[in-house]
Amino acid sequence: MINAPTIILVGPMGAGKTTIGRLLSQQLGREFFDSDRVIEENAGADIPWIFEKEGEDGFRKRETQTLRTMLEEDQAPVVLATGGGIVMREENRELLKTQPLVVYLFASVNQQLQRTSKSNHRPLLKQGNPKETLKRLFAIRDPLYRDVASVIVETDSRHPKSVSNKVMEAIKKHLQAEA
Ligand SMILES: Nc1ncnc2c1ncn2[C@@H]1O[C@H](COP(=O)(O)OP(=O)(O)O)[C@@H](O)[C@H]1O
Ligand SMILES: O=C(O)C1=C[C@@H](OP(=O)(O)O)[C@@H](O)[C@H](O)C1
Ligand SMILES: [Mg+2]
Repeated sequence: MINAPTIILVGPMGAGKTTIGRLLSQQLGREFFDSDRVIEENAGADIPWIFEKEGEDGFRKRETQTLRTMLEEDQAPVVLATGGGIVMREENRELLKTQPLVVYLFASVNQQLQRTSKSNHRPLLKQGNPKETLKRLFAIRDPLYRDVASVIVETDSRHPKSVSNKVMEAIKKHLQAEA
């Protein structure tokens, strides 16, 4: 068992933030939050509806509010999975940089594509060619994920449990190095 602060997962769509976040929370016996689900609960609507009625900008405003609220709450350490676009706003990056443990779940574009191919809950993948969209977003966002992350874990071709174990190992190593 590790005595880690709140673990925040960042990375592209399909990296496994939601899936691995839930596994990590179970392994660590702590609460799991997914910012997308919190946004949907607060809005009383799903993400596609928010994108349609409020535009991506409306969604991003909600995303920043949710991140700020989650990080300002004085609570026991949790596991927080963010949405793939959390790093797009500088305000969010500055908030994430105040956090001691941000984990970048890396996935190649092909792996992202494979894992999101059955999804109809990601509006950005409904516009144009999904692979081209993921490639374009990756080029913009990979440096931003690296800018805010203190730990990077590769997820390609690994089962969720294996990724979760790799994340735990990487966190332990990071905390030892920081001690
Ligand atoms: N390591 C993995 N191996 C195989 N499938 C995965 C893995 N991680 C996630 N998935 C699957 O890929 C899809 C997207 O995962 P999700 O956790 O929603 O990613 P994110 O929250 O980063 O967009 C889900 O169907 C999930 O079950
Ligand atoms: O990459 C993005 O901009 C988005 C990723 C999604 O979350 P996941 O990364 O969990 O799919 C969700 O926040 C929204 O559809 C926008
Ligand atoms: Mg997710």
